[in-house]
Amino acid sequence: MEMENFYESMYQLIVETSTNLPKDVRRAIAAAKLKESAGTRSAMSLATITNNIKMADENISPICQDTGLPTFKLKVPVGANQIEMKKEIKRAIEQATKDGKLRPNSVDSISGANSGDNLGDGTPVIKFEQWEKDYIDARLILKGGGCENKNIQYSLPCELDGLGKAGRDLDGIRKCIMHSVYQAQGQGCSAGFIGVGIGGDRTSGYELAKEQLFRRVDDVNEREDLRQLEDYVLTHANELGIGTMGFGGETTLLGCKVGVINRIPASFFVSVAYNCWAYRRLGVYIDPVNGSINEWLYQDGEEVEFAQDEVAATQEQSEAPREVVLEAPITEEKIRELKVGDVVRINGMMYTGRDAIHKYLSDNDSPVDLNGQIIYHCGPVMMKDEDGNYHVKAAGPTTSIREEPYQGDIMKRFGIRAVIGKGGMGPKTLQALGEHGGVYLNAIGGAAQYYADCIKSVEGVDLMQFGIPEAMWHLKVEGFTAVVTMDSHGNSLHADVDKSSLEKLAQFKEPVFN
Ligand SMILES: O=C(O)C[C@H](O)C(=O)O
Ligand code: SF4
Repeated sequence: MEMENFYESMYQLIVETSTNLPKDVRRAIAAAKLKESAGTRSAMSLATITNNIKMADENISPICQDTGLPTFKLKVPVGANQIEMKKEIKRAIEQATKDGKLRPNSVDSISGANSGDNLGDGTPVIKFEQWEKDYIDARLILKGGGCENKNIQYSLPCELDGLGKAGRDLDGIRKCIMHSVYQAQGQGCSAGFIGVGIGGDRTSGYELAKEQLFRRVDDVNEREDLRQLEDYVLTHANELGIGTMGFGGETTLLGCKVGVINRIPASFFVSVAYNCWAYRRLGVYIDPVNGSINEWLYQDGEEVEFAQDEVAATQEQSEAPREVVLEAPITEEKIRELKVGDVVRINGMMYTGRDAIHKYLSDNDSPVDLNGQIIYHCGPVMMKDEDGNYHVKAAGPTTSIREEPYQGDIMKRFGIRAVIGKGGMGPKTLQALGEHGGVYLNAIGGAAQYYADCIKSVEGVDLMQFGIPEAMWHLKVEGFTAVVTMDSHGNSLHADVDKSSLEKLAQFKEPVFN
């Protein structure tokens, strides 16, 4: 095979997957948008999401800053040289990372050292299978960490919150899948897609679940019982009221695909792979002689265009939320005025801090004065120009709950007034917000282009030893929009939605499939 062409094909596959959301996914998002009533938080979030999809396409930049653990699946004719193909895939990954199409995401699991080029033990994942056809089928999925963390595996029989006993039958499986959507809340950037694997062992069950994510959103399961199960889950999971980003709303789930394999008598696993709305997976058919792309998968059908001006339009509704402009340093008084549901527009400085920084700040001094400041849970994609200056290529929020053990103490110790992230935080942080005078602001997960556009300059960086995604970036922003979802008065939209969705989940307790 012409390896230079194969390299080029793989490079294109990576860039397209990171920047151009597949059409089948776009159609699902467009349909969801029609269902949300104008002016609600969910409608506003969906408008930000669709604007972001459009911007990523136009800028040829990552839809979401977390470009995941790149996972390639290739089916190749007998005789194809898999060793050479692997080398070219790795070379393409390295180049795409250099070009700011992928975030350097491969870190040493123990030391946290970032390899800088997405290459390392276990990354990327490349799986080959031989087949009898005379062309190569190459697929790639970029599944981010936030939704990956919401994958869940059930071992039947079990006892489930809200649903009670789940037995070793189709109805027990139904309960597990409904529960999997509930437990994800908004943390995996809902509305999501789920792939479900029934059977196998703990490894092959998850493998099967992830395999389902390569099915088309609009396909129909060949097995009648599984088709019914998929339809049931898709309909009823959307009655849980979790909504976009867990803000409450009509659309919680955009797709459900179920596969089954045999198990051994003692084991009965139901494995669920949760994928965020930024469902980045594409595929190509490649000519095994010249290495070029013959056909793109998932991209057939008409263009799905999203209009640009909808965020503004929804905010003109009569029920539009109160809007407050924030600029650091922020006083305690000003923070205490904010209530859950307020929309804030931030101008001026904010500092990024995610996992490594929170751990660091819990036993070290801060490199900058954080009094009255805003912390942004974000690991951006950055590019350095010839003069050594950094530019933001993608910068959406990360899942905040991981910082729950540290957040409250750090806010109090350094005088931080606001944290921005997504998915919400827990009781410890909520209590600290009340005691100290702080707010939690929810940004729209995955809207990495939208937020990158709000960042006007990179004013500095500290703690670069943690690598690009984990460093503390000093960002100057304009019109950065987020919603107050936890305030200093003990209110948490996340706790409310969790509670109401659990009550709704309990309505699905009675047997359906027997
Ligand atoms: O790592 C990130 O930037 C985000 C992550 O995918 C998350 O959803 O928390
Ligand atoms: S931030 Fe959200 S959209 Fe991005 S990878 Fe994580 S879960 Fe997906």
